[in-house]
Amino acid sequence: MVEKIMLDVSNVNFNYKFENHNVLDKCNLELKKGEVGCILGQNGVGKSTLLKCITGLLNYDGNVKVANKEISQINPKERSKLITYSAQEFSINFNYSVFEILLMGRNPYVNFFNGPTAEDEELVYKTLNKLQIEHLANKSFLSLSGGQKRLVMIARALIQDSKVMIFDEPTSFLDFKNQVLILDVIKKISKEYEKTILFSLHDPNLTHFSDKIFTMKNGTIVNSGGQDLLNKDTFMDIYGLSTDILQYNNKKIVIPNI
Ligand SMILES: Nc1ncnc2c1ncn2[C@@H]1O[C@H](COP(=O)(O)OP(=O)(O)OP(=O)(O)O)[C@@H](O)[C@H]1O
Repeated sequence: MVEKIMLDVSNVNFNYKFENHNVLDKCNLELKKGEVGCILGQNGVGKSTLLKCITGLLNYDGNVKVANKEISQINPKERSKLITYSAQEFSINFNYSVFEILLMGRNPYVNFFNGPTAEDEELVYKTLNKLQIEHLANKSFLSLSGGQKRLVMIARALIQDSKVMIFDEPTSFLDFKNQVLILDVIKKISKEYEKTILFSLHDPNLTHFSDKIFTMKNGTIVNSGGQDLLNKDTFMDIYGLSTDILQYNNKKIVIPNI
């Protein structure tokens, strides 16, 4: 059986207005249905910019296809069924409860005249349970800590239930246990529901929650692969950092050598 490419990014270039250099320079990557990918790269290399282009939030040059459809050509409602984006920052200023914010994740599916269904509400409760944040349901979103807000926004992306899910640094603000919990949920969801998921990451020791690693340098993807990419050359190349690589139970552990 030929495995289906769900996310196909080819030759994507982008620069911000008034910047005189390309922030993104011929970026290419692809992920199959049910595959999880992560992007590693220095601060400022262009990870967030690439994720925003992939989601259609920035006007890129090149091609981004989700399920064979060019993302810039699809209307916003249809696009949100195909792709979800969970940003690094949250711009919610109204005093909604966590439950209300999560239910809004069902907006792309809601019939204007009938509103959310009992199944939509059920999905919200199930997701709260999966992420172990049921106790936050009735709290005001604005009263939450940075890490709790992160968990809620990830829950919302899962509730939106699109084919491709994009998370910009899903582990930022989270404590050690919640970093692992989130990545474990992301991986299980991708396998259980055949979702394609791409996220940016700073800790190479959390890359084993992904099937594919992409490394980024000078605004472009320079390499892709599995755990084999976790080697001394990779970290010297993308960070200029000397490392030691240990093997533990089939997993590679990266240790900075300073
Ligand atoms: N709105 C903007 N206007 C102009 N330049 C920007 C804007 N946003 C980002 N940049 C620049 O684009 C480059 C890439 O930024 P980006 O946020 O994509 O990097 P990143 O790899 O996600 O970084 P980090 O790991 O620190 O989050 C940086 O040089 C940054 O200063």
